[in-house]
Amino acid sequence: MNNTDVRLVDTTLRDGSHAMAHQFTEKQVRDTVRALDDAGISLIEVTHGDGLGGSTFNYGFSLVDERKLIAAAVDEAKQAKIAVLLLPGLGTVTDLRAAAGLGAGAVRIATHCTEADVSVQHFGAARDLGLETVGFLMLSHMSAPEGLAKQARIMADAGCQCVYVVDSAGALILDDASDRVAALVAELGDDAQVGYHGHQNLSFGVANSVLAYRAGARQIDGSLAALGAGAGNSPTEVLAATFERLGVKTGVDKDVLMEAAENVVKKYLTRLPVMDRSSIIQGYAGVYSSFLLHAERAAERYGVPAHEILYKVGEERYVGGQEDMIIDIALRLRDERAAAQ
Ligand SMILES: CC[C@H](O)CC(=O)C(=O)O
Ligand SMILES: [Mn+2]
Repeated sequence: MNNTDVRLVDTTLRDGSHAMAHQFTEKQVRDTVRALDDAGISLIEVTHGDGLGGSTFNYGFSLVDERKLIAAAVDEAKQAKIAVLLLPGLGTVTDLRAAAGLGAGAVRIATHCTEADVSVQHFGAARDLGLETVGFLMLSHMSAPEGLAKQARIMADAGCQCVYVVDSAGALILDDASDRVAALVAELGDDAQVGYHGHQNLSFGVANSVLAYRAGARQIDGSLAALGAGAGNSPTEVLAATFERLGVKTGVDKDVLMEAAENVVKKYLTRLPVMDRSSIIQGYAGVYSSFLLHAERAAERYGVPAHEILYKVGEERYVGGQEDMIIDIALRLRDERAAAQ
């Protein structure tokens, strides 16, 4: 990091893929990368919302092959590195090699917050490929700080250079976020950095990011116009403006980011992420943000409210990969309603 206090990482073109139902075009990717690159963002994530290999029946098919989008992003970026997301078990080392071959310079390897051990092989492969490595401990609210720190240690020992507290459900409120970040910082010391990835379901994305920075996080995620799963991510342009007001150096140009949010992303997004009844319940009940569209589709199909489906998903403590089981809950709710009539 050159003369900056914290690195802002942009995930519009990966987490935003959930909100776009994975329908990004090559032009949208090129325009967004160009704007982020001009603003000085140094790491831009581009992949299917569920990572390499995510374009499937269970997660939703991409409009354009992610490899084409990654290549286009690499082609547009003058200074920024392009990162890809990989969920072990969905994306493979073969996918990772292909992404590196297309010019991706970093990989973010994501596991459930108690399952870091499944990432060990992938971190090894990533380091062999010369990639910058980042670990994502998803649904971090499901683990207490000490347990999360032990999982972060597994990733760091496997070759991960920055482990993220990932608030996939937008469920962490203030100290919940900073206590987890502090636990990882204490555990990792100089062995790896700590990062923070927020969602806005309960509206704490930016506030949690500031507290995460104060607790020692040195990489913070955002998305332009908040484009991301659930109620969206912490908006990159708001993070930039907030850190500037706090005197925290990010090395990015907030005005270029605001222009990009208004005149690039808001021009093409198909749904503006909002805190509505469904996404608020996701934060309240601790539900993976990317389940929102799956629940809305099941709600439409089986005639039950999406927020009720999501509330049950939270009670059942579903984790990533259980998208198809949302239909089971919708069917159960439909049958219960029919029986009650
Ligand atoms: C499916 C991967 C997931 O969207 C990663 C992420 O951004 C999160 O857990 O919040
Ligand atoms: Mn996310």
